[in-house]
Amino acid sequence: MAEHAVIHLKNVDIFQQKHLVLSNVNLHIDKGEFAFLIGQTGSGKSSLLKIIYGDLHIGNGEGMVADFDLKTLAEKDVPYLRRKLGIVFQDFQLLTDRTIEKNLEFVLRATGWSDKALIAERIKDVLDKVGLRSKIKKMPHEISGGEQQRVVIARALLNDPEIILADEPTGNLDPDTSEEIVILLRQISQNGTAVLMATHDYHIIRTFPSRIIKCENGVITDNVQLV
Ligand SMILES: Nc1ncnc2c1ncn2[C@@H]1O[C@H](COP(=O)(O)OP(=O)(O)OP(=O)(O)O)[C@@H](O)[C@H]1O
Repeated sequence: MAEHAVIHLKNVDIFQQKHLVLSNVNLHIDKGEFAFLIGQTGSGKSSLLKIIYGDLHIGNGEGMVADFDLKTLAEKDVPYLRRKLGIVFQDFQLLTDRTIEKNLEFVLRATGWSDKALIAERIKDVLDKVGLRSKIKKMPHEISGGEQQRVVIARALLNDPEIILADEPTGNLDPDTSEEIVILLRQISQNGTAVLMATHDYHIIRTFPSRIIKCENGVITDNVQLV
């Protein structure tokens, strides 16, 4: 694997059960890169993300993600791989029964943090990164959808990941708020965390010209140009 690669898949076949979803996937993403992942419903975007976060096993081929070898990854190592990944998925929302601060503290404690002062400091750091320090004591329902998504991004940053995987992070947001979220994700990538963002939003893709990876007809195509 090249020195700065955080995702490196070589000749990987991706299956869901016995169904071959994507074949011969070659994908190389470097530290701090930002890329869009596009493709129609059912084309394999989620399956590709699942391979990267260790939810699907690779059969054929080779895969390295944040220095973890996917081929030999044991079930017990999956949580350690996940700590290197920040996951921003629609079905992974904030806990509604506690404040922003307690949501973030919950994740830190679940991933081994115990020092109160360090926890407090880390929570302030990540909220600063997404511009929401002033909302620390709010409940999720007391902030807007865009702010909630920023908190989800802050949560993804807690363990200083090498990669953010974002699946439709702007799916429920209005166009202006969507742009703000993508601007934030691009800033994060410029600070050294690679970002792979699955989206159907062509307005966003056109507004923020970036590398585009497309799933189509059972294969991925890299560096796609929109016409
Ligand atoms: N758990 C599963 N078992 C069997 N087949 C599955 C499973 N999950 C997905 N598939 C199939 O794998 C293919 C790729 O699905 P995938 O969810 O990766 O697509 P996608 O591009 O992420 O779609 P969407 O944009 O709707 O999220 C589809 O044909 C789907 O039906």
